[in-house]
Amino acid sequence: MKPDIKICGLKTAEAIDRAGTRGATHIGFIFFEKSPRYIEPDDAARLADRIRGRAKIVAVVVNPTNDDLDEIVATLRPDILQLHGDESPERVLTIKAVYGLPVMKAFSIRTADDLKRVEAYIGIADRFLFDAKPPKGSELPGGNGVSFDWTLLSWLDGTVDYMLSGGLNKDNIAEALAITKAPGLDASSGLESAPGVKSVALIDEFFDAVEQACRPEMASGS
Ligand SMILES: O=C(O)c1ccccc1N[C@@H]1O[C@H](COP(=O)(O)O)[C@@H](O)[C@H]1O
Repeated sequence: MKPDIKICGLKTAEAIDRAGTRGATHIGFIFFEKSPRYIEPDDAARLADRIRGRAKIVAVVVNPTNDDLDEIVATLRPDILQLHGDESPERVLTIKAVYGLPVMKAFSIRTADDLKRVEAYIGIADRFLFDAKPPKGSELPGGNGVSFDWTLLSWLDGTVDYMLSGGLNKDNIAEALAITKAPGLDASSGLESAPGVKSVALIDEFFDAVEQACRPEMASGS
């Protein structure tokens, strides 16, 4: 099946427009201040309006307070909240109830045990996102450009809906898809010419590589 494709950490009209033209199903904005991809909510809202209705707008937040979410939700009007911190199942339920938005809960994966934490969120989070554990010393919970052992995902029950993320780029996406058959892909720093700077050439090459890897499915439109 053709995977959903989320392009994350966008900060320019040029990059948003190219991701949209190439068929991104999701566009992510980063609201984590230490990130080179951080964007102010009103700037994100202006960019989101270029693609709203054609791709889902995702707000990426890390252990957000209600005040953080109040501002982001009111200003950006996202379709989905990506919780990329240590939010508990109870906190996910509260956020869903207060904001009435679907939640994609991110998990950092290094070992099979890391995947076991997902169980507590089944029926609570609307979708999962599996990213690599940050390298030692990194200040970023995501966007580190590192991958995990994709074969670990074979432990998942086939009903778990998720996006694969962590260091995805034009050179490894075919192998990632062959191993995981992931229903969704999320790429960020692998499409950058410098931290926080998306490259339209790398965006193009990423979509080319996904299309090549999915050719039989895409040709039949399934
Ligand atoms: O991109 C960031 O800077 C970031 C900061 C805080 C939380 C999440 C962040 N990004 C997410 O990380 C993954 C993987 O990114 P990469 O492809 O390895 O660069 C992706 O889900 C982003 O949404």
